[in-house]
Formats: sequence, C-alpha cells, structure tokens
Amino acid sequence: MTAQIIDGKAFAAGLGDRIAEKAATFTEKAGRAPGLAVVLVGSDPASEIYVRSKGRMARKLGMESFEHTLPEDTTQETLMDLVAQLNADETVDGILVQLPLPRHLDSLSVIEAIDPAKDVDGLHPLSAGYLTSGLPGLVSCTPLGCLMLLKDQLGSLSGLDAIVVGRSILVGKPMAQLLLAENCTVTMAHSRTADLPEKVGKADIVVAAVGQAEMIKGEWIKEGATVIDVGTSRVIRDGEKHLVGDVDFASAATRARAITPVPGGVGPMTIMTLMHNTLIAAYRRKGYDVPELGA
Ligand SMILES: NC(=O)C1=CN([C@@H]2O[C@H](COP(=O)(O)OP(=O)(O)OC[C@H]3O[C@@H](n4cnc5c(N)ncnc54)[C@H](OP(=O)(O)O)[C@@H]3O)[C@@H](O)[C@H]2O)C=CC1
Ligand SMILES: Nc1nc(=O)c2c([nH]1)NC[C@@H]1CN(c3ccc(C(=O)N[C@@H](CCC(=O)O)C(=O)O)cc3)C=[N+]21
Repeated sequence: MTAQIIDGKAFAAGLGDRIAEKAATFTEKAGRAPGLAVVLVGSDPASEIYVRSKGRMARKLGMESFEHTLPEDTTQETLMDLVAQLNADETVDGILVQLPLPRHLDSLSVIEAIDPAKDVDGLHPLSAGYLTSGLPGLVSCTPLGCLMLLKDQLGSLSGLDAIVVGRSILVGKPMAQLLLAENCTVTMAHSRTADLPEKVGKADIVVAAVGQAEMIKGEWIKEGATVIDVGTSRVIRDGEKHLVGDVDFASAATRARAITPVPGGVGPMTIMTLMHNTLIAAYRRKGYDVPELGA
C-alpha cells in the first residue's frame, strides 16, 4: 500500500479563503478588523520565523497584527504588564505568547494572566477545562488543525482506536480530548510508556507529537491507519539541513492509508487555525453570531 499524502497546505489555503471572507464581514460590522497580538521574548531564530509568518498571514486575511518583540532579558513584571495592556485593549481579540520563553520567566503565570476570551492558543487552564467539559472555548491550534485533517480524511471518527504520542499541554493533552469528544477510544503515550510499538500497532489513528526525529517506525503502524505527524525536528543529513517529523515517513507511507508530510502537513494548519481562533474570538467578544467555517 502507498499512503495518500495529506496536503495540509492546500487544506489550510481553503480554510483561509473562508476566514478572509468572514473577517471582511466582521470588519464591516465592527468598524475595525479582527486583531491578533503576538508576543515574542528573545531572538530564537525558529520562533522569529513563526512569529513573522503568523503576522503575515493575519494581514493577508484582512486582520490586524500587533507584533511585540521584547529583549531576552525582559523581566516577568514587564511581560505581565504587556499582557495586562493587551487584555485591556479593545482592538486586540487574540493574544499569543510564543513558547518557549527564556528560562528565567515563568510561562504558566504569563499564560494564566491572558484573558481567556483572547486565549487563541487555548493554553489557559480555563480553556483546557472548557475543552474537557465539552463547553465552547478556544481550542489549541495544532490539535484543532490535526482534527480538521482527520475529519476531512475519515468523516466520522466514532469507535476508532486512536493513540496520541506526547502529552504536552500545547499538543498531546488537548489532542486526546478532541479525539475523545469524537468518540475515539484514546491511548495517551509518553516517555514512560511501555511497549510503545505494540500500542501504536493497535491504532487506527496515530498522532505523533514527541519532538524526536523519525522515532516512530513504519513497521509499528497498523496497515491502513491514518498518521498525523506533528513533530518538527531539524536534522543535518549529507551536509544539508532537513526538517523531519516524529514518524519515519518513507516506511510509514508503505503501511498507512494516509499520512501528513513534514513540512506541508500539520505546520500550515497550525497557522491557519490560529487565524480561525482569532476570528472566532473577535465574533464572540462582540456578541455576534459565530460564523460556520466548515471546519
Ligand atoms: N507543526 C506544528 O504546528 C507544531 C509542531 N510542534 C512540534 O511537535 C513536537 C512536540 O511538541 P510539544 O508537544 O510542544 O513537545 P514537548 O517537548 O512539550 O512534549 C513532548 C512529549 O513527548 C513525550 N516523549 C518524549 N520522548 C518520548 C519518547 N521517546 N517516547 C514517547 N514519548 C516521548 C514527552 O513525554 P513526557 O511527558 O513523559 O516527558 C512529552 O509528553 C515538537 O517537535 C514540536 O516542535 C509543536 C507545536 C506545533
Ligand atoms: N504559544 C505557542 N503556540 C504555538 O503554536 C507554538 C509555540 N508557542 N511554539 C512553537 C510551536 C511550533 N509551532 C509551529 C508552527 C508552524 C509550523 C510550520 O508552519 N511549519 C512548516 C515548515 C516551516 C519551516 O520550514 O520551518 C511546515 O510544517 O510545513 C511549525 C511549528 C507552533 N508552536
């Protein structure tokens, strides 16, 4: 079997068209565009690239982008003050603080300071609680994008066995909650999981969010499974830089029914679901009926 390659870039582009249309409707009604504030502390080159592409995409879809870059030695107090200022700013609908923060800063208290109505990253404990309770809140961008791709591939996920490898607050935990809400039977695996290959081998859906280059081998994958690869690791091979996922793509593609590539799979969806969440936050904050985005 040769797997179908799931084109996250194309799916994200389609979603972007619908978001742009609804952003224009919002702008007409509200007299201002939906606004996204992105906060970057320090100068990690990968983070700088992501933050820039988020700002560029927001503007492309007709949203306002407020980019705040703070120096590496920013104090907790300065960062908390900025979050408070963004919370109070009526023109800001979404706030994203790029992670990881420099080590001297406490990320959890920064995240907790974000107004949950503006928590477009879905990282606030209240957002996590809404998701677990099945209440409408904002869902972490990457898992939301993965779910959209899975539903597009499979239609109903009900009754399927899913495994999520990785249990971070950003990806693994919310991913498992979303799959559970879709009536999957969910296994959550992590660094202490025993017999990971065997557990992966039982799953109809594999979501890998580990951060270890190509650790999940094709032989582990059940024939006909759908594989979503969240991981992004930079490796040097034959003297050239490559971006690879957590799944050994070549071997997994011989067994899976469908698989996301890296790059071009989950990554573009993460940026587009951030735009999706910003739009939803803008509509909710204004008390407008939230539009259907077909996702
Ligand atoms: N494409 C995209 O849009 C995005 C990509 N990413 C990428 O996804 C990856 C994961 O990100 P994130 O969740 O933030 O990472 P974290 O480092 O926060 O979490 C990694 C998780 O993987 C688990 N883990 C580590 N090693 C193993 C192992 N050998 N076997 C099984 N589980 C293991 C850890 O277990 P334990 O809890 O026991 O330590 C942990 O739960 C990274 O490569 C990141 O760059 C992240 C966000 C968005
Ligand atoms: N508060 C917070 N929220 C995040 O969502 C968040 C974060 N912090 N910190 C870091 C991770 C990582 N992340 C990615 C986003 C897009 C791509 C992406 O677009 N990747 C492209 C390739 C880009 C390239 O070539 O480097 C792709 O996969 O096709 C990847 C990774 C968001 N994260």
